[in-house]
Amino acid sequence: MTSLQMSAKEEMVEKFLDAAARGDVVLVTAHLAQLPSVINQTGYSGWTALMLAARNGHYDVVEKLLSHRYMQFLMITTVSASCLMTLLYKTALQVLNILLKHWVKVAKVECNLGLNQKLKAGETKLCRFRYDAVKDLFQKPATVLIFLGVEKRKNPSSSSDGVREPPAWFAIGTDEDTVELLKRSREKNCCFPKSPHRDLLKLNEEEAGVMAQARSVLAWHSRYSFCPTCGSSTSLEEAGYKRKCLNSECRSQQGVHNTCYPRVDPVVIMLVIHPDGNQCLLGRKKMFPAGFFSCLAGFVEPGESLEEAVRREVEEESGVKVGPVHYVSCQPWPMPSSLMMGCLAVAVSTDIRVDESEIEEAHWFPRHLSSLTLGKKNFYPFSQTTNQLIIRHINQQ
Ligand SMILES: NC(=O)C1=CN([C@@H]2O[C@H](COP(=O)(O)OP(=O)(O)OC[C@H]3O[C@@H](n4cnc5c(N)ncnc54)[C@H](O)[C@@H]3O)[C@@H](O)[C@H]2O)C=CC1
Ligand SMILES: [Mg+2]
Ligand SMILES: [Mg+2]
Ligand SMILES: [Mg+2]
Ligand SMILES: [Zn+2]
Repeated sequence: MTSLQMSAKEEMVEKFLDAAARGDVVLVTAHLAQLPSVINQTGYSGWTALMLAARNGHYDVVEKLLSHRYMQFLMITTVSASCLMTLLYKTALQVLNILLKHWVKVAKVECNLGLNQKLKAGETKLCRFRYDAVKDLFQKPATVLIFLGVEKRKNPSSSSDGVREPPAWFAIGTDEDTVELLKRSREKNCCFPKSPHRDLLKLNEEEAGVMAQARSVLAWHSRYSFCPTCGSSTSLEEAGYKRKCLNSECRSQQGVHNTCYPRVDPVVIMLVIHPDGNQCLLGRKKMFPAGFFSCLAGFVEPGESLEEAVRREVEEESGVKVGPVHYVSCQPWPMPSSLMMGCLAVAVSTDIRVDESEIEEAHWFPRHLSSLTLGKKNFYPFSQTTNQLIIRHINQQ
């Protein structure tokens, strides 16, 4: 379309959007002064100035737009989840951080404190908090706010709450009194999980994912208050996914900044199969409930492959030597930050000699032993990965 075919207003909108996309903050400011409502316009591309500036990484323009009073109105009424999506796809976390800072001031968002709610026997759900109920916490220096993501809705227009855009999820780390906090939720019967290991398993897959992400990142913040390299103070960045050292001389600022990001600890969890193919090796730690056995597991050590870690851990804990190792599936295990990688391994020796500091007992269990059958009383549902390994073994006749 040429400028002759556009109205004067349309032309101004396109010029404004073009300035935002190029990062021309002076021109953006001039247009806003002349016609403030231009900030909400999408133009022919269907993109707003905020989306264009964010996609192209023009942080000064993003700041300018977000601090404008008309933009705040836009964010309350139409809620910019689609803008957040765009940012996530482009992984422009710095923009997301700016957006988050402004957005939490004005938008109607749901916040999650990692609590659960007992609905009826056996059913556990995360307990939701509305923005208004927790916004005072954002002013407190001890509060950590992290962005978890935007909820996926298969059919956004069918939502019953009248909000077309899907809600964004946040987690808050706070040292407020927990009993008092729970009263702020509109949901009834909220409580903190007594046993995160077990309660996590009662959540559905999506909610367990939300909880795992929140738990791991918040646990990291609570354990890494200062720079691990030089001990200086740090600032929270990238929507809660980075702690940057405030000492400009710090070595953590050079090379790979991996001490600044939340840690993930690789763990191998393995079902060791007897050379006869019909038995598997299970062990129990002292802390397990009486009578319960599970797969052996251990942290991967620096410089090791998964296969090497499996062979070392099995030999350390049970004395059994392992040959072939096959990866099967994995699962985040937010206690606080493991990634458990499940493997099937074939033993090349059978004598068991447990390391009592790690394992109380270990035995070869025949394939058909009823206590291993899923859903039966004696099977302790440690993890989905454990279940999958055992199912795989049971089915491999
Ligand atoms: N059946 C299941 O689903 C099981 C799951 N697990 C999980 O797997 C993970 C590892 O299993 P473990 O037998 O405890 O490991 P492990 O056999 O390597 O022994 C744990 C010890 O390793 C040391 N260690 C080395 N690297 C570590 C790191 N990055 N973080 C913490 N400690 C480290 C510590 O001294 C710790 O006490 C745990 O998170 C545990 O909860 C453990 C056993 C069974
Ligand atoms: Mg172990
Ligand atoms: Mg071990
Ligand atoms: Mg170990
Ligand atoms: Zn430092």
